[in-house]
Amino acid sequence: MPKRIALIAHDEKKDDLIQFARDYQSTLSRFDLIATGTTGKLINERTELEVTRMQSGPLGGDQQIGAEVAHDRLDGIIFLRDPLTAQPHEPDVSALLRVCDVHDIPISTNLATAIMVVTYLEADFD
Ligand SMILES: O=C(CO)COP(=O)(O)O
Repeated sequence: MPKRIALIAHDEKKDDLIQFARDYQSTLSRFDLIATGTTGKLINERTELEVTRMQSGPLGGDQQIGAEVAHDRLDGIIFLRDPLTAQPHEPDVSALLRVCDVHDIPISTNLATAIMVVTYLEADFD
């Protein structure tokens, strides 16, 4: 069964995430992918990858992904956060980071660790 990863990016980081998804397309294609709404739409449109879309982040998408973590249905999250812009749903963002810590699920919040997480999860295939 493929591992499952969530992809999320705040608006200022969406271009970076799309570029990452293109650069690591062959790796990411080995995973089952989910994403928040707008991020998922862009990945579906601009890469060869297929992701299952949740709600947009501000409308509850981060919480939906947090629920996947709580149900032990996610192996990792790439979440390129914008550290320079206040988000209306900041409590949801913090809750997602927290639930990942509770369940010991790797979550990367910048490109450097995004590469580490997907490389690690890929290497861990049995
Ligand atoms: O806001 C987000 C994460 O907190 C991302 O949501 P979208 O992918 O819908 O823009």
